Formats: sequence, structure tokens, C-alpha cells
Amino acid sequence: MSLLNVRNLSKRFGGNAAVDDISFDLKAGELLALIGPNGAGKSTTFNMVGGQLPASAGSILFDGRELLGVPSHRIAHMGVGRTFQIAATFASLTVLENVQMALLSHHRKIFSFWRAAAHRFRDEALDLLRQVNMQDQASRPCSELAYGDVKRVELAMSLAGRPRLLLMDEPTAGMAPAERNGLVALVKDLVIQKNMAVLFTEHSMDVVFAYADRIIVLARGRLIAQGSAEEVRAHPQVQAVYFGTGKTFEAAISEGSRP
Ligand SMILES: Nc1ncnc2c1ncn2[C@@H]1O[C@H](COP(=O)(O)OP(=O)(O)OP(=O)(O)O)[C@@H](O)[C@H]1O
Repeated sequence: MSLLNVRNLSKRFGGNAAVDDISFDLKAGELLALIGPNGAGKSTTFNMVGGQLPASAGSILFDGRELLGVPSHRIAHMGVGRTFQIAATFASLTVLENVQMALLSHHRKIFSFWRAAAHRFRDEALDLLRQVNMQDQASRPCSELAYGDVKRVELAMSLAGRPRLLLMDEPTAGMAPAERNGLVALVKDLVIQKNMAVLFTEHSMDVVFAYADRIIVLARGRLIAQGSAEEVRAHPQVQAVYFGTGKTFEAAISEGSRP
């Protein structure tokens, strides 16, 4: 049975249908990529699932419970985690402190007194850092880290909320190709180990085709294709919309270009 059921979801901004009657499912243990050209409606879809944006119509069921109309903080506590395009860590805090902070937040402790409670959740934070291969850098301030490592810390922070569904908006934005592959390979391992569902948007097609279990393609707010990498790659409408210039996916991959 699916963990997430999106049905006939739409969002209009004035006369513009940013998301237009889309439906898709996501199972536990599945890594689902949401792709499409700029302005296709990916972020708008994410923001509706995460509760940051109200929908104009449709339904989003998470484990059978309707998410539409539920505030984002409550959606987070229901088990839907989120990472953003720009990693949100506290630069002046150490790696470990950032993850402890996320744990304090998850357990609804008060931020302002957190230093006094810094010993709390230390073991749990170290365990989360181990899961993203950052335990060796636990005592370094986040400001000193390479960007790819900051993204790993952010991933550990999002795991602090024990999400059953993790939404990752362009997790590899701003990363070098080798770092990109490392991060998404790690996410794929976590999906399998934790039987967690992940929905991610991504501009890097090589990463999508290498790691996603399934891909859905949006164009101008409409869902035009969904399926395996092979199915999506071969889909005529996807090729036409994505590479209207006559480019093929293979060419785009070898150039490492953004659509
Ligand atoms: N707050 C808003 N007000 C008005 N129009 C918006 C708003 N947010 C998004 N849009 C429009 O909705 C459409 C979909 O935008 P969205 O940001 O969801 O696309 P996207 O696929 O995430 O694009 P990108 O890959 O560039 O991030 C676009 O036409 C955009 O201009």
C-alpha cells in the first residue's frame, strides 16, 4: 500500500495553473524523482505536500490522513521531513550541535536554553552523524565544512525527526558531480535501510537516472509521464518537452547540463 497518495492536485496563481490536476503515489522504501523544466511546478507541488502552500483543489493522503489544510509544523510531526535547496544549518554551531538542535526541536524542547541542555541527545546525534558518514567531523563548526558536507549534516538533521517521508528539494544544488552522486547514493541507502519514502526534485539527470526507483515528469503544471528511468527516457512527450531543441537525454547527460 502507498504511503502517499496525491490525487487531482492543483494550484492556481491568478490565471496561471502552476500545478494542474496531478496524481501520483509513493510507497515506503521508494526513491521517487520529480523532474521537469524550469517553472514546471515542482516546487509548488513540494510546498503543497509539505504544507507551506494551500492547494486550490485535490487531495494529499499521507498514510491515509489528509494533509491539505494541516499546518506545516503538524505535518512534520506526522512524519514528513523536508530539506530545502539552500542548506539550513547554523554556521557558528558545530556539526554535532546542529544535529542536537534538530533533536531538541523534534522533541519540542525550548531552543533558548539549548546550550544548557547540550549534553542531551548527544548519543542520538552522533548516531545520526554516523548514518551520513559525518561522525569524524562532529566537533567542527559548520562554517568550516565543504558544501557537500553541509548537505550531509542537513540530511542528518532532517532524520532527527524520524520521517517516514522525506521531501528533498534539489538536494544536490550547488554540488560538484562526484559529491552529487555520493549524496544521492547515501539517500538511496537510507531509503532501503529505514524503509523510508523520499520524494526529490533534481535537475541533474545523471543522478536521477542512476538512483531513482521511479520518475514523474511535470511540464507546465501537468504530469506528462511517470515510470522507470527507461520508460521516462523513451517517452516521446518527455523528449519533446524536455529537449525541444532536438537534444537527446544521452547528450544532455554527457554535457552534464541543466535542462
Ligand atoms: N508565489 C507564486 N506566485 C505566482 N506564481 C508563482 C508562485 N510560485 C510559483 N509560481 C509560478 O508557478 C509556476 C511553477 O513554478 P515552480 O516554482 O513550482 O516551478 P519549478 O518546477 O519548481 O521550477 P524551477 O525548476 O525553476 O525551480 C511558474 O510559472 C511560476 O512562475
